[in-house]
Amino acid sequence: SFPAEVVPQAPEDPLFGLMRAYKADPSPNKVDLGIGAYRDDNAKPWVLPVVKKADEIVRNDPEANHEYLPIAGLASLTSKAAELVFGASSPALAEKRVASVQAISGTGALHLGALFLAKFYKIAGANRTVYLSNPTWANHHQIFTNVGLPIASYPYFDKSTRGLDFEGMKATLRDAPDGSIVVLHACAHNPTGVDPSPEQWAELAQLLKEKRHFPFFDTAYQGFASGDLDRDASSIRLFVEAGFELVVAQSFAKNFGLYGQRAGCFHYVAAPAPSAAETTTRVASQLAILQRSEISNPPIYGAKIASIVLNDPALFAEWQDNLRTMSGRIIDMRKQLRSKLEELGTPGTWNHITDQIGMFSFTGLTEPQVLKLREEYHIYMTKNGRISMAGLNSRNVEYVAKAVDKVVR
Ligand SMILES: Cc1ncc(COP(=O)(O)O)c(CN[C@](O)(C(=O)O)[C@@H](O)C(=O)O)c1O
Repeated sequence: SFPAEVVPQAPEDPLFGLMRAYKADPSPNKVDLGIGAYRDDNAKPWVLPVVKKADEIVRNDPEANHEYLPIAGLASLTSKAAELVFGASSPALAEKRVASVQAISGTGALHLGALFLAKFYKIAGANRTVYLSNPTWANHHQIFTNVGLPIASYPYFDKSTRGLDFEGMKATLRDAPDGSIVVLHACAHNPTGVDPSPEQWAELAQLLKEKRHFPFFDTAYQGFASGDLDRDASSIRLFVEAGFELVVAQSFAKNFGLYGQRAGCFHYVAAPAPSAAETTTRVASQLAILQRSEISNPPIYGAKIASIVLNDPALFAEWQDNLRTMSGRIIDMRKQLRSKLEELGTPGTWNHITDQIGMFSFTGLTEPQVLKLREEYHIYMTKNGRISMAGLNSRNVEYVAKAVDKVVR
């Protein structure tokens, strides 16, 4: 049997541990600001109205069954997912430079991409170190180390301004060995809520081009950040137009509310070249080998729901409306929390709460303050002071502001 020195007790996952602690808390005024999942103004999960409609269509389809999907997944999903992220008129799509594989949501896409790079990123000039933003989504570290890729970090968050440490980020990426892998959050950075401006993205594209770095985009919040699908994909499209070879992990967990259905896609984009389409075909064939051994083929239900919405113009328009509802409510909560803290005269500045974008606010609260909020006020957030803004609503935002005010004083 496995002795403890061989299989030591692993620490509980911070985020899922927090979720468990929240659920176990009997307090009537507990507040969940932990997991990055949308909640409506009644603190309930929200099944998007358009998802309910698609669900009806699936369930009323007399031909519906539970057969295997192809290894690369549901083609009617992956083709539309590629258009969603790259833009229907993307030259990369026209030149057949994109290989798309349906994945087990964003995490599965990140893993498939990491596995592919671990196996094949050995070309001349490749440096196999994966640069992750500091801070980044907690799971990124283990996803890449699990496949044997070394990781490093680039500065990202400036504590004093609570904004982007752009100079620090550029310096580290400039000093990194040429051809390094760089993981970039396409929009709505997790956990900071801080995104580069379009001008800063342009500078980063130029720097990464000069360094011949390999961009690995993680997009888990498209449409969720600004409410505009195209705007939230603009960083990726900028890099594709700049002629990068790159990969994208695309999650439909948040923007479709399909969290537990594990719907997502992995995309590889070849750099423009006469042989690009042929390269893409070879890459797709190797991705299929990896996918087959990892999951054989992806889950069908969530894929069908997302595909029905993406392929029907009327449903697509309704989905955009649902996205505006979610992003709009989060933006409203940002404004309310900030103004209440300012009304209370809570020490410090709070403009970052409305300057930041997407699901999270990186409050700047210290770990002792976070623990005090949990123990004394039953308010749950990750130790790094990240608040999932969708956990706020018109009933608890005052309570949370007052509690933050108490622990900060
Ligand atoms: C940047 C980023 N990338 C990928 C994912 C993967 O998401 P999925 O595999 O479900 O598509 C998340 C989700 N992160 C969380 O929202 C979060 O609270 O950070 C949470 O769902 C999680 O799993 O941690 C994320 O924040």
